Amino acid sequence: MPGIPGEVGADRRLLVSVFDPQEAREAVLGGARIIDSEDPRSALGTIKPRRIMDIADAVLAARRDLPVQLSTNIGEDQLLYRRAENGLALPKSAYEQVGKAAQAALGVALAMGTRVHPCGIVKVGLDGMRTGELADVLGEITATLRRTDRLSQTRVMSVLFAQDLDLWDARKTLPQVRRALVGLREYYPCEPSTPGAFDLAEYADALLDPHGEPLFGGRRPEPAELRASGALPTGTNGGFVAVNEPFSHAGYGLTTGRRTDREAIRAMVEASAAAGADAIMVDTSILLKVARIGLVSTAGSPELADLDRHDTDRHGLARAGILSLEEIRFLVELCHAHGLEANLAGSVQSHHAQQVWRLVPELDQLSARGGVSALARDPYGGTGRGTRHERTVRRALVSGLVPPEQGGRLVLPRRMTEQPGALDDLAGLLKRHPDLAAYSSDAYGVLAPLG
Ligand SMILES: O=C[C@H](O)COP(=O)(O)O
Repeated sequence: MPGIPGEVGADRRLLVSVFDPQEAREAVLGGARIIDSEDPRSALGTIKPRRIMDIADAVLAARRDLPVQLSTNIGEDQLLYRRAENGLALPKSAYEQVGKAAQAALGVALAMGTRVHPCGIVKVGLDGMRTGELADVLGEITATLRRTDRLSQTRVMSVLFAQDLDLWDARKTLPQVRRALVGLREYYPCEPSTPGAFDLAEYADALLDPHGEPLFGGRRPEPAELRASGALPTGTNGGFVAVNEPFSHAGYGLTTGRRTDREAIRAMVEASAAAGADAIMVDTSILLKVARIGLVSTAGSPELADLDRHDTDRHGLARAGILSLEEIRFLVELCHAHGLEANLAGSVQSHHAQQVWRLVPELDQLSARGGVSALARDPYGGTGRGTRHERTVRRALVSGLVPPEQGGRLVLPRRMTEQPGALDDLAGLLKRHPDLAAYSSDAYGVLAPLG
């Protein structure tokens, strides 16, 4: 049921990132209002235009009770480099960077088309740029789209990544984090003496071929084999690597702190608004997603039930977050003061969404993929793997992140409800929000009522 016109909550929207038409249908049927085409191998994974068209067709063919928009992205950073023979690289000219980004924006906007909704959304990843540089890219994109006949209603959303580098440092050496990042090729070759260096051969089981099969079976490969397979660049000596690092806010003038604070939020919002964007999404990079560091922190905000601590992986690593509720309120308020819609992403789970929608009613949009996807099951092919990009979007899980006025409910993974103390914290949450219906989900996204 839509919210009451003129009241807060009248048009709040859940964005769900999908990779194929079946996921798009699941997202629509679950209640998503923005269907985002994206390759889940990274936070803003580049997707082929023809796949965007297939997704648009699937949305067009589905029954939609409320208007549904499309969105897609042009990658998570817009940096272009010229690589020399020795593998080192220099940035290309600012003109070429800006030009390529605007060309890409035109391309994805055309691929979305205007049949589903006249206002498709182009997400522009702006990681690793100073505010002046990111404003140039964003400004060129908004100006280009606005003067393009059929695309002039396209909305532009800047996407910036939040971070907590202390949390990242504490988690990046964990074996499960390294293994997942090796699987995503999020590493670089280095000397054994480099801080955080590890032998890639030890994680070779995570290296898959283009069909998703292990490159080396259960075998430990030699460095020469790693090079021959493309897992290491030619010319590298030895087999040591370190995981990629986030672009630190301090390195790009957003704040001097090691965490996304009010100063960084202000820089992101002001630069996006000055460049003419319509909205800003604050997300997290794939590095932080893999380390179970999400955007919303349930710890330390007295108004939030701290359910993150019960949301552990099979090694016992709990979910952690970056922004407090007060910082989220600040972000939303600042966005509105600058005329921008505010969108929050970054491992957003049902227990975040159902609390934040209620406690920050002015929030415009939430976005998710991990929190609305489950193990894939094929009656012939069996069960898929548990990585972010192999899990698939399920309609029942989508309903767990939909705003309350559109039928959203609380959905907790069953293993989370089995943690000591979790049901007590859940009872506390339901006492604060008695309208909330609670369900548990199994590994495939099948729900059962809780309590
Ligand atoms: O565009 C937003 C991201 O796809 C959100 O993904 P996530 O919920 O897995 O962090």
